[in-house]
Amino acid sequence: MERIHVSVRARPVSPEEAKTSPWKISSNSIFISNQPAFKFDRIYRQDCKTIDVYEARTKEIVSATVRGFNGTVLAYGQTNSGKTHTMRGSTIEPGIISLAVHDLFDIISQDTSREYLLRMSYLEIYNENINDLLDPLNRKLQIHENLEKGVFVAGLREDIVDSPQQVLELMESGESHRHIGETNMNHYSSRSHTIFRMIFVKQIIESREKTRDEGVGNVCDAVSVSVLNVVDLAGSERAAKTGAEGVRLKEGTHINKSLMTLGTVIKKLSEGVENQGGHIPYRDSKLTRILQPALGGNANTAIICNITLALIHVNETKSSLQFASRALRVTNCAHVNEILTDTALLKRQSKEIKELRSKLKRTINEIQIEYLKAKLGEDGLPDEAKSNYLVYGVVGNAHWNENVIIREPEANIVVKQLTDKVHFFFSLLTTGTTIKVASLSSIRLFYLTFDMFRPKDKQAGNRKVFTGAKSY
Ligand SMILES: Nc1ncnc2c1ncn2[C@@H]1O[C@H](COP(=O)(O)OP(=O)(O)OP(=O)(O)O)[C@@H](O)[C@H]1O
Repeated sequence: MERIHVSVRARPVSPEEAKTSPWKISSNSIFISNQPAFKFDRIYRQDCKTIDVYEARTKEIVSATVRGFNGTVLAYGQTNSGKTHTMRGSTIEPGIISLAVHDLFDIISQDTSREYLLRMSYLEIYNENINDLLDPLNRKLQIHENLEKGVFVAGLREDIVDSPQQVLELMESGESHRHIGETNMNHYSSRSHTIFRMIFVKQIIESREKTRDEGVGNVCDAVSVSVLNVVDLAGSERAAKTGAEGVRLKEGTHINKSLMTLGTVIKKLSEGVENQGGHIPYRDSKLTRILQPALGGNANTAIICNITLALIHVNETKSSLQFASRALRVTNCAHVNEILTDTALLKRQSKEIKELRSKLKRTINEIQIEYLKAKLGEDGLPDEAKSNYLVYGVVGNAHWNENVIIREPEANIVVKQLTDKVHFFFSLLTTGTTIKVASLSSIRLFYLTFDMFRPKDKQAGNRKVFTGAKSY
């Protein structure tokens, strides 16, 4: 049995707000003078970095996921308190997702005794509807439950991924489908809860001989499936403060309802209701239903409670801290997830892995060209893109017709001239590559063409065009 790890992160406030703030922080306690203190596993002041928050507990959860344990990290807090900043990060500071994804791939690249197959999904819960952020046509998905899979979202797209760059690019493209709206409190406020998920299928191949003897086949004798969830909740809010009316008010009502259910579930779990045979209302919201295994179930869970120390938000901060304190009393029971030993199941999993692997072997370019086709339609593609290679990337503020020479694959010269997002796929290229940036302005998409002039094989027919697209 293990407690949910709960930390609190205070976002930066203006010098004025800092002066009038009623809150005091001392080690892992936070309090207002003459009132009881709230104590947590960790409290991060406004000058802390996301990597500090990540390393305190999430890093461990991530590596445990590779070992077969489920993990969930959740950002909770009022609107504008820094949840998205913590989870997704910014151009200057990587968020938890990026740090976790890089760590995951590092860990598995060092483990030669097992084979891993990774998939990712990305969904939002908006007005109690589940939408697939990797496939914007996939909307209003339903939650199902069965013995093999537990609770799952039927029809949710899961893409096979084999590099951090690919994951982050997919996430970035998913972000463009997310519901964002302006409120009085945050110009760029998340109006939905998002769940970013990595799914690991791990083949344990150490004992091949044994499995052969037992007639299971020479593939593996065990498979474990584990899941890492990173959850960015929509902000808790008060209609009067956010100036919500119309659509925003409706969103706010749904957001608050699911957060209230989350609060009730946490409260009941913290009071030990489940152990006394009582009812935990997981089914009262999609959010709690999907997160059920992470809340009092089979998962390592961390909650990062984002707050502001400004006087004007004292009540919201208090209520966030109350939620977080209750979460401290919830225990989970994480165990290695479903090692399958049944022959039929093993064969099925092995077959699935083989199929997925062969799909993965189709070149990245092929997979990505499909992405562009889906986005533009066959006729909308420039000639080069139809027959050649594609990298879907974000061109950002690159200039039309700009030529850039990559002197070294990951050299800063590229990053400086384009955006750091472009950097992700430039690392695929080799020294001496020339890049031309062009714009399909009529459809508000950008693409990149890359002429490959590698010194050692500079010859006719070696010209390859990589294109990327992103709608703005
Ligand atoms: N620790 C931090 N350091 C620097 N800037 C921050 C920090 N936390 C938040 N911010 C900034 O504050 C603003 C609001 O943060 P963010 O969008 O992450 O809040 P949120 O809690 O996700 O809000 P909402 O629930 O409305 O989506 C952003 O401009 C963000 O860059």
